Amino acid sequence: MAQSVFDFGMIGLGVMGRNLLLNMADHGFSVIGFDKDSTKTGALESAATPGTTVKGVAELATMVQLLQSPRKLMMLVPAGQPVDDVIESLIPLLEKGDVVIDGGNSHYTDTVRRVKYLREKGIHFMGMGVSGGEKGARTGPSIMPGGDKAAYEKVRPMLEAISAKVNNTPCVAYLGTEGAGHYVKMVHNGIEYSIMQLISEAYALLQHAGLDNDRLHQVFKTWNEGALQSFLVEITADIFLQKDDKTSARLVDVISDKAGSKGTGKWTSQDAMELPVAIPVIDTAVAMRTISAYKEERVEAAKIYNKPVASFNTDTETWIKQIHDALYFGVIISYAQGLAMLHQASKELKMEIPLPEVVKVWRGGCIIRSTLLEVYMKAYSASPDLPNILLNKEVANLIENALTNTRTVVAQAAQSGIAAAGIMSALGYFDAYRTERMPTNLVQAQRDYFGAHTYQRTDATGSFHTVWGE
Ligand SMILES: NC(=O)C1=CN([C@@H]2O[C@H](COP(=O)(O)OP(=O)(O)OC[C@H]3O[C@@H](n4cnc5c(N)ncnc54)[C@H](OP(=O)(O)O)[C@@H]3O)[C@@H](O)[C@H]2O)C=CC1
Ligand SMILES: O=C(CO)[C@H](O)[C@H](O)COP(=O)(O)O
Repeated sequence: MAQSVFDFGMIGLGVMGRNLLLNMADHGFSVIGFDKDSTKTGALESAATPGTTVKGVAELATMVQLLQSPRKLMMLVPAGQPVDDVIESLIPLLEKGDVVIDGGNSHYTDTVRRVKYLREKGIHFMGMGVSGGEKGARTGPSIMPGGDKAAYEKVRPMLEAISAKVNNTPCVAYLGTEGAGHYVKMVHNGIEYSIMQLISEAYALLQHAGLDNDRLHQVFKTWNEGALQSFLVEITADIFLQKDDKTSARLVDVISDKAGSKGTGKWTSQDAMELPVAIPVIDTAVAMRTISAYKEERVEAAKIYNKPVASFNTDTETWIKQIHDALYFGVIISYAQGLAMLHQASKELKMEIPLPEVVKVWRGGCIIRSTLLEVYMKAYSASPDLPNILLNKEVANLIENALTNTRTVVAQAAQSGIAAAGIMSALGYFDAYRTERMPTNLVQAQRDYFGAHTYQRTDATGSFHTVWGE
């Protein structure tokens, strides 16, 4: 048998697997990767930094044989059946005590099932979210592991070495039991959908005021130097400058408006409904991607409803500032909804998700990293069990400062007929959340009227039913 020399093994040498493995090698780990496609194993070796130990193989058994015991390996393959297929191929090759990590975007319920299945065989299984895309995987991603704590301790030094750092603190931490790592990554992606939707609405509102791509670049670049500093605002500024290879246009102008998705946003909405917890901005972001796919119907509807709309009176600089504040408001609410979901899920699903650690891990390396998360980190460090970040005083001040301009933008968008469902939803959620007595007493009355569903009273305990209308 060949000598077992490698520290870590990777299954799936696509975008994420290849780059994460090269990152490990850059940090001094000897690594080996498996992919059925030999062009990918070759690409892995040729992309390695000189002096690092990187090997690609086209046989899974060869890779497993060459790993030091207890073996540590990760798969970065598409979620769903491919993960189960890889697990089945690995089982006969592994020994008790080996550690297997699923670093893809698996649904947490699958991870819970797999943790149990492999535990019965003495194999440690960990579901782990990774965020940062291609570049992040190569240079320092945000890493969200959960599940088997003993397994985490075995791979912790390596994960800390390869992760992004903020003020020398690694953007990785143990985020809870069973499927918690993948649950946190799912909610991360829900927030990602939400912020991307809000940015696209800001883009539409700015375009309506006549800003061209160069001006849009400048606006987003300036925003990225202030309170809105974040990865998504930064890349948005870049996007407006990108030229198309085929035409003289800017690339953004020739990209189809049908948005794709792989499912994590939808899962976030579905799971929020199950808990239940209200995350309407994330729900709206998912819905807007869905509407975007109905292109032909939208074209028909545009013909029917394409009436002139009210024009703006506001001067452009004021409008830009108002949109800045509306976007900032929406971003605050997006994180608030995602984190409220994690708070509730942690209790309901008994996953013990530490919110201060989640925010710490999201501050660097991931797609939703932003300066705002520093404020959230302070808030959760002071009150780790905060049910909703909107109850924090510092966040309340940020909301208060952005609120008037948000209301103006929502009113102006509504009057002008510009679709801004995400910003509107953020404001609607906020106004409901801060309402001491909602009009839902009437909903209760209606439910009892037509279905004898009973209601509770404000002046007595217990359930009541009325024979209405008699
Ligand atoms: N791309 C991104 O920005 C991010 C992706 N993710 C997640 O990471 C995972 C991987 O994504 P990504 O790297 O982008 O995907 P890619 O499509 O680039 O790579 C997937 C790899 O998995 C391999 N593969 C597919 N099916 C099997 C199988 N049954 N057995 C063994 N290998 C298999 C493919 O091999 P081959 O093609 O040779 O058959 C390919 O090398 C996904 O879950 C994704 O959602 C997470 C964060 C960010
Ligand atoms: O996990 C990710 C980033 O964090 C992936 O890029 C994910 O695929 C994005 O989701 P979608 O394709 O649905 O937009």
